[in-house]
Parts: sequence; C-alpha cells; structure tokens
Amino acid sequence: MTQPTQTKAWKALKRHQKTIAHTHMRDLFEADPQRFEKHSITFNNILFDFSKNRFTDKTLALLFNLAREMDVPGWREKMFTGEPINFTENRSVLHVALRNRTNRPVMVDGKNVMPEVNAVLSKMRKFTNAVRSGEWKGYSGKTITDVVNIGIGGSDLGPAMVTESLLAYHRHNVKFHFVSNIDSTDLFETERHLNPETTLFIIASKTFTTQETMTNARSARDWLMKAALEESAISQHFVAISTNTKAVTEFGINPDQMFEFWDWVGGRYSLWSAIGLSIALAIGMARFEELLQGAHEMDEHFRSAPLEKNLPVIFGMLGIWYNNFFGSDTQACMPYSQYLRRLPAYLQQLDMESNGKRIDRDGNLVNYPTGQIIWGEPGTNGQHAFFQLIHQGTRLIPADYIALVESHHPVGEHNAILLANYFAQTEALMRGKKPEEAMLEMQAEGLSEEDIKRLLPHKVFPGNEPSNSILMQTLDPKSLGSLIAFYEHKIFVQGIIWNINSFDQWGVELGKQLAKVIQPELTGTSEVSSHDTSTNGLINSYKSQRI
Ligand SMILES: O=P(O)(O)OC[C@H]1O[C@H](O)[C@H](O)[C@@H](O)[C@@H]1O
Repeated sequence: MTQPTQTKAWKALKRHQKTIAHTHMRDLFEADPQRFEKHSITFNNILFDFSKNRFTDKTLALLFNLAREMDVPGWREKMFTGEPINFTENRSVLHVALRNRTNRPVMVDGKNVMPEVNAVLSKMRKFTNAVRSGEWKGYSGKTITDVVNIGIGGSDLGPAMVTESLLAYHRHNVKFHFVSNIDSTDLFETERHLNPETTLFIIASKTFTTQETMTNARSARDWLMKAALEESAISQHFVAISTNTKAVTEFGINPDQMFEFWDWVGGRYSLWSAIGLSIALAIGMARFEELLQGAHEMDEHFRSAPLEKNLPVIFGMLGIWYNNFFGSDTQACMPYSQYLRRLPAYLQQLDMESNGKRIDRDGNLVNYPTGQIIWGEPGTNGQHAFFQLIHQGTRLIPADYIALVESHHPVGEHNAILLANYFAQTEALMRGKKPEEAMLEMQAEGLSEEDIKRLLPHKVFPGNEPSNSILMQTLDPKSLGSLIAFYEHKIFVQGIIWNINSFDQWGVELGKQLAKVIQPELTGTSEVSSHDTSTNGLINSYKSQRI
C-alpha cells in the first residue's frame, strides 16, 4: 500500500511548506478580498469558514493531490459499501448504515442490514413512547422520573454529549444521568438523589463485559433490590443495549428488553445505534430521527461532493497540513456554547482512539506523526484560562471555534457578548498585533519612551494562528447530527492519509490486562514484589495506608 511520505504530493508539500512558512495570513487576506467567499462553505444551516488558515491555492491543490494519491475516494467507497476495512478485527465500518435514511440496501457478508436497523428503530420508538407517555411503570406502579445510562467510552460519551447538547428539546418531566466511572462515588452521587421506584437503568455496553460498566450495573441492581425485594422488578427498571445477547440474559435482563446493535458499529461511532436510547428517551424518537437525518445528509455530502468542496476532506487535509508539515501536535475545539460543553471530551475519544496508531496498514512502524491530541473548553471560559498560550506561546495550535447564531435562551446582551468574543478571538489570532500598533497604543496611554521600549516585546502578538470557524444557525438535532458526522468523516480522511486502521483500539488492552493481575494482589496484607520497584512501592504504600 502507498506510504504517504512516498507520494509526489507529500514531497511537493514539504518543499511548498518552506516557501509558505513565513507568509502571514494578514497578507493573504489583504491580497485577496475574496478569500472568505472562496474558502467558506454553507452546509444546510451551518457555515464552515476555513479561510483563516495558512494556505494558498497551491497548498490546497497539493493537499487534494495527496488525498487522491492516498485514494481517499476509493477507501470512502469501501466504507460505504461495507468492505471489512477494520481489517485487524475483520469488520465492516458501517455507522453510516444506522442513519441511512434513504434505506438503500447496505450489504454485510451478502446480507442487507437495513431491515435489522429499522427493526431496532421501531423497537426504540415503542419503548421511548411508553416511557415518555408515562405508560411504562416502575415496580410500585409509578411512572419513570429518572433515567440512568450506565456505560463507558463510546457507550457513555456520545449519548451524554448529545443528551446534554439537546437539553432545550427535553420535556423535563424525566431527568437523565450518566454513570461511567468505576469510582463508586459516581454511582453513589447519582443514586442518592433518586428513588428506585421511579428510576430506569440503561446498561449500555457493546460487549457487555466491560469491567466498569458491569460492576456499576451490578451495584445498581443491588440498590434496586434493596428497595424492591422482588427479582421481578428488574424487568421494569433495567434495559440493555448490546451486541451480546448471552451476557445480557445472564445478567438477568430479558432479551425482549435488549436493544441490539452489531459488531460493524464501532463503540465510538455508536450513538446512532440503540446506544442512543437515552437520547431518544430525552428528545423523543422523531427528534432522534432528525439527528440521524442530519448525519445522513453529511454522509451524502462526504460521499458525493468533489474533494475541493468536501467539508470533511478539506478540514481533514488542513489538519494533516499542520500535523505533518508544521509539526503541530494538537487540535483544539472551542465550542462557544454551554450546551456543547462536552463536545471536546467526546471528540477526544472519537479522534484519539481512532487515529492514535503507530503501525500502518502494512504492519510497519510509521515514520510520521499520526493522531492529533484533541482538547478544548467552552468559550469564553477558555479565554480567561489558557488562550494566553495560543496567542503568545511558542506552539502552533490550530483550533475549531464553534458558535450558534441563535441562543435557545436569549437574555439581554449575553449572546451579543458571547459572539463578539467568538469573532474577536479568531480575528486576533489571525491578525495579531504588530510592534508599530502596540507602540501607538502605549503612546496613546501616555507611557514614557523608556517604558514603551521595555514593554514593547511583551505587547506584540505574532498572529498567523490558524482557526476554523463553524457558525451554526441553531443547535437543533439535525444540525448536531451533521456536525458530529462531519467530525467522524474528517477523522476517517486523516486515517486514510496516515495509512492506518482508524477502527480498532488494541492500545487500551494492556492496562486492562495488568489491572486484572493487580486486583487480587490488593487483598490481604502481604507485600507485593512481582512488579517494577515503582509499581510495587505504590501498591504496598496503598496496602499499608488503607483503612
Ligand atoms: O461498549 P463497551 O463494550 O462497554 O465498551 C466501552 C468502551 O471500552 C473500550 O475499552 C474501548 O476502548 C471503547 O472503544 C469502548 O467504547
């Protein structure tokens, strides 16, 4: 298979980077008054502006050449047609089938999966209607007031992020809680506000073997049993979402109350499946289907738009540009929306678990950086915390800035202030402040010549910091669906360029294996000596200090 660094485009980009490294975006904007028109795309009611990046027309042409040389279009088609591109697990990668609203057949091993997908959606509709209407009762005949999703990783972050992002669409007669941490504090702090008679637990686990989830699920079952006394209560208070019917049944959940999904859905790509049950309970099935529709429309765009107009391709390739040609290690996400507070955490798993790989598709160690470090916080909070480093630090920090035109809860000047800050940050990051501008400001403040000289270097902003602006009309289910699918496909594009498998996650296994060895060693008082001295020392210190 093609090594990215051996392509003509990669070599040309390396040479080209040297010619552009010192070009300031300020000059690019001055030279071309059409830069924004040329380099922004409106998709449904979302404006994607990528003009504030360090590129010329030539850069873009070379990046698209690289995408072609690495056969992004071919791999994209392999994904959409169900080829087992997750080759280390011999699985198709078909989260797109879960939101295939055209219902076109999607084949896995010669079988159309759409009837099964639609059957689970129908089952979800029936169940969510019953809970939301109050028809579904707890063991003592009361209606459900609280839903607790117990899951971790992809079985938590997606549903938790979307449920919170769409809070404005909740009915508010039912509250939603997400328990993921094996630290019993998580379950304790959730349960202590709840009444077992009116609480519904969703046990969300693709494998139904994940230690944290199963331990939390068993403790939740004990908590219910303490109040309900009868085993039969479980069926009114527990449902499962999994690919593993056997383990669900063994846990004591009737398969009728299991919502199925399939091994061709990766955990971090699963919120579109029954794993999204908490979302559907919160906003209703019709709105959940709008979320699917938004994602589907982005899928259609990704599948059919020419590379030059293709949002996930453009943004993916710009990420490659900074990561592989400017040595930038991170990619930040700054949602200027409180509802999108959890988006950076969600994207961390989506991106870093997908592209945090060092072995290429041919089994070789890569000799170029892959997988960006994803981080971020909502604006404007981040501005008052870490933006200093972006403005004046030594590192290049490309970032996505996301904002909404319409607030769901407009109050006075809040939204105008929020958006003014949003626009100002990317402008400041791009333009910076030249020495002559800083000097004029200090002169106007009446500072002495000596002070001006002393302070000047500290008051200069280099600018030329890249940003993408994503401006959404509003945060509704459909737009959110499009936004998430946009990120999924952007990550896909980058994985193809890096020639890696974005769909396995073997790297999470080693820690799990070692924890299984250590757990029995924590019982009793005998000294542990089978590890390195640091690990022995830590374990023995814990054992001697615990009460
Ligand atoms: O849904 P589950 O099978 O419980 O898995 C939950 C999570 O745990 C694993 O360790 C993986 O790293 C994640 O990709 C996955 O989403």
